[in-house]
Amino acid sequence: EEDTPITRFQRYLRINTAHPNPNYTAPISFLVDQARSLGLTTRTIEFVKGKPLLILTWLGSNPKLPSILFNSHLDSVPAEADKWLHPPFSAHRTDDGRIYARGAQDDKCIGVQYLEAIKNLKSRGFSPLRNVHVSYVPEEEIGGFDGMEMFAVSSEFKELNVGFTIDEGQASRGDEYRVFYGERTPWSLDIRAEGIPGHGAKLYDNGATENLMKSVELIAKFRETQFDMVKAGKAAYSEIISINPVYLKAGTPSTNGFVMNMQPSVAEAGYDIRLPPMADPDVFKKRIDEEWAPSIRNMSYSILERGKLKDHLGRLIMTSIDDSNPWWSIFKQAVEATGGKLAKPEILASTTDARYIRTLGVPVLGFSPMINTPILVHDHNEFLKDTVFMKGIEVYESIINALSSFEGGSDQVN
Ligand code: MET
Ligand SMILES: [Zn+2]
Ligand SMILES: [Zn+2]
Repeated sequence: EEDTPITRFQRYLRINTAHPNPNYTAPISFLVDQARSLGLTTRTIEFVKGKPLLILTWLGSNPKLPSILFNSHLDSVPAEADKWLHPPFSAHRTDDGRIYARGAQDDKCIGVQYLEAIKNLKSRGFSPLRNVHVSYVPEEEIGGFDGMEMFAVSSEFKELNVGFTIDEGQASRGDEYRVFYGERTPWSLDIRAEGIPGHGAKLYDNGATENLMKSVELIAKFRETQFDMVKAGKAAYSEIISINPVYLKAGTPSTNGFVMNMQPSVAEAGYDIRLPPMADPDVFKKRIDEEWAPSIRNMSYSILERGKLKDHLGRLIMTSIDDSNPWWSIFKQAVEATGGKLAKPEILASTTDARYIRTLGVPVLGFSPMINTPILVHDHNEFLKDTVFMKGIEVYESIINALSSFEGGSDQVN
């Protein structure tokens, strides 16, 4: 097989890094090989055993200046292979240039594009003023607790002296690149109702499922009011609180098609909640406490938010996108220099590892250069067109060049 940016992308995509058993050693050894051939220094750190992360460094001529970090994650969500046109780890390329693979958009494209851009800059004789770091982290798709969260609070991260970071973004259906200056914080809510068990034929108050269902209905109503605001055009999708049931459990399954004649004493539901930076977490928490899981209805709940190391239930920081942030205008001009246009900056509806870095006070933009591309993150038949992938390399060349050459802004030290 020939060795081109596209075939290197395909090789990276063919490594199965999907949960629940992501292979982390193979992608790291692939990336280390690439990085060494470019003369970058490589460092692997295992904060948690079996969950390594990789940091590549291109030394700048003034390594004292705050550095630029380009991040991507190694892992992917699973794929239902039988629902795909081409196997999800085949990286099959169609005649019209679509490369099908889990991770093609989220986010192995950027992981390879960073390296290809550095390769091209090097071959043109460019050398950076600031240090350029490229990180590849595990576990993003399951919260980043054993990956970026541990990295962000580590002495190793502090030593990198990161002044600005680019992390993943999302595809754009139109011809303007999307860029994200903030994101929603994920809360994982489990509610649990307890009640008296009883004969299936008996009518009584305060059963576990009855208590749970009251909450399920209230939550569904709240979900509807939030969704209505989007449908009415009053808020962007990522500016409202989303709450979706992702888990339900109660009772004993039917036997031989006949339901068990026993009312259960415990019933549970799990919700995926995404809270935008403009929502008040305390008000929302009160709602859960008083309306959705009140102890007077024999209910209890747990909320897992952000991670193991950070304070719970806080508000996420947004990166400023005005003149107070010099990185913003450098980034914007660098994209425009490639003939690209940026759409109005957005809050990301989902969640990335960027939140851990923003929490440190380091500005982060979420950006994946994919225009005229359907948004297929976590979907069947995820693909990226070869031409879009190749154009992305050029865009990163411009971005890396501009950001790493920035002389001012030493007050940006975190
Ligand atoms: C829940 S932490 C983030 C995991 C994943 N990136 C998502 O948005 O769902
Ligand atoms: Zn991602
Ligand atoms: Zn994802």
